[in-house]
Amino acid sequence: MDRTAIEFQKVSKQYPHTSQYAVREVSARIPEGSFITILGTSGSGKTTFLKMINRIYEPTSGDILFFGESIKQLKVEEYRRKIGYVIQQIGLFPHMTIEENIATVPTILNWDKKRIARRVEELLELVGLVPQDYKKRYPRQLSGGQQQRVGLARAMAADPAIMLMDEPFGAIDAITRQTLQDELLRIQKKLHKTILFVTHDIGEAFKLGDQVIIMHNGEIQQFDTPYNILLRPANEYVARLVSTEDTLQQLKVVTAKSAMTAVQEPHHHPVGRVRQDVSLYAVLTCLLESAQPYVLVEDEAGNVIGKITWDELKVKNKRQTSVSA
Ligand SMILES: Nc1ncnc2c1ncn2[C@@H]1O[C@H](COP(=O)(O)OP(=O)(O)OP(=O)(O)O)[C@@H](O)[C@H]1O
Repeated sequence: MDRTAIEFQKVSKQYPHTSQYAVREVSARIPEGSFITILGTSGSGKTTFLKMINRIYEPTSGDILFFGESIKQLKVEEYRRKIGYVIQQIGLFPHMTIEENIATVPTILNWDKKRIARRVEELLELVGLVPQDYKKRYPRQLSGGQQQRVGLARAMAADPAIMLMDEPFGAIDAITRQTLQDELLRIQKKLHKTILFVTHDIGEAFKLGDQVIIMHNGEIQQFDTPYNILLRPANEYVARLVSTEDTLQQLKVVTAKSAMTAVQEPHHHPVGRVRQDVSLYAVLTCLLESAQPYVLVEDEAGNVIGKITWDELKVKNKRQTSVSA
């Protein structure tokens, strides 16, 4: 059974001198190790939702639990060190080298120098920067994309229990952004962090999230897998939001894992097979090539974990026709 990393219990936030709630009566359970994206238009309450987790803002009512404990009971500074925080503006310290930036939290935690040096090298490698080339440089000597990688490394330095990411790739060009998304998925696969990632980009939300929270007017409209959001939108708002993306684009960002039905089949089946992390676009290609009614989905080790039928892809397209009609 999954442990719950973060739980929102009827959390509302109303800023002083405002008549509207920024977040209203939100309840949600974030399982440990999950990658959750939070999608919504500007002003829908995404950032407020995130900032209440690390206590930059306090809820007006309701409670937030961190592994079962109310965050109000925890010492703020100690608690924040268990949370990695990455934002769009990066926030690297300009007068400190890359190495010093990444070492910020371990230094506060009094790690010994050798351990810090090892950790900095390990993290730079993890985020795809050659340590010897980068650690003595200053942030201004790096490109925006490289700075964002350092921001990610710094947030992960003391191995936080959860990572909060607020539009971290928002200011980065489309191509670098895709590379960073792929890197983040690779890192997540390796480290199984609990990640909450705010974005207003549907493609990014669907590509990265195991589950997506759709927010509107401070309320959660739907909290579900990308596939279910496309297939079974909870209400008219979600249906309209997802119908703005064209079908092909959607097939490219939804993973096989999110769409499959779990099964265990013998290995010798004469049908096509796909890895769980490929897109539905690849599934479609495989179905067409094999001319079979379904494909099997396998994990990294090659074990069959699910299947996807033609009908599942067809139902999806029918719904889109009715939404756009
Ligand atoms: N410090 C603040 N004081 C007063 N109102 C605020 C404050 N921060 C946010 N708000 C209001 O709360 C609502 C939700 O804002 P929030 O920043 O959480 O939305 P968002 O979905 O993250 O938007 P964006 O994508 O534009 O960042 C908005 O109406 C905003 O004007």
